[in-house]
Amino acid sequence: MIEVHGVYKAFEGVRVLKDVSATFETGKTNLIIGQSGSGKTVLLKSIVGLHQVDEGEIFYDNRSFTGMHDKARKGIRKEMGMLFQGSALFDSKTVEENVRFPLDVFSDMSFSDRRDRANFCLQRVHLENVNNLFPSELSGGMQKRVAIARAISLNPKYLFCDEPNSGLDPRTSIVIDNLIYEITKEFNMTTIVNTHDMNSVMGIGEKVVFIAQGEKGWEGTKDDILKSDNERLNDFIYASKFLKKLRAEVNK
Ligand SMILES: Nc1ncnc2c1ncn2[C@@H]1O[C@H](COP(=O)(O)OP(=O)(O)OP(=O)(O)O)[C@@H](O)[C@H]1O
Repeated sequence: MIEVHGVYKAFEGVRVLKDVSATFETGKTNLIIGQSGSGKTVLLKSIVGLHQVDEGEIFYDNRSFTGMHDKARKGIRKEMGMLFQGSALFDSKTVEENVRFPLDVFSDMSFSDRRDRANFCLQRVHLENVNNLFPSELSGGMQKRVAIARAISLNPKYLFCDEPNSGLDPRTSIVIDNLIYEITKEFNMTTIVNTHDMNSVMGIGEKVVFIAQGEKGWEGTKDDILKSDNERLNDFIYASKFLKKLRAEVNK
């Protein structure tokens, strides 16, 4: 479980996060949603330690990440897997080398164990016979699956995904969402996904934290969303006609 308590963050005096508190649960896909510029990425980067918060505390399974010295923080970083926007694969490395990369850098496993682990992760994301291809030879959805395989290569307890569906068509987005959901359950990870894709929210939003202008505007599950009378949340969500219709049907 990851807990965020009263987090504030400003850049050059401009406040971006204001008193954000939220809990992200173990074994669940936790989504951070909100309009463009609301502060989702800054929150995610603060949680993983890429931004230092001005005030507040962040706990990883009751361990205060914000209160730790660098060495202890490094220990927690090894428990994190990250899926960046646009996959961020190394173009000059093969698929297998990309997936093996975190193991090459951070583990003391033998070469054959690293290769076996990379193969296990590739099989887990249903990618076979592509080990020797380069990212440019794969479709966007396949690249994303390679990036997921790389993110889980070190067997992380915490998985962070920043806009995992960016650049993917709706059908492929669902495949990626389902994969993230399945591996979260299978490896009992605390997964946090940053998204403004409403299909993801309604598909895998076991826990949803809505950020509005740097503040937590709402928190609940995908099922609560359709019944919520929170004005800011509804303004954000029902910008989509499809969801407006769905809500009318649910509330009939
Ligand atoms: N390093 C930075 N320095 C200064 N301002 C920043 C920095 N990073 C983010 N901001 C500002 O913080 C605000 C929130 O940005 P953030 O990237 O978190 O939004 P977001 O909700 O993730 O948006 P999007 O969905 O478009 O990615 C924006 O006004 C942005 O300009």
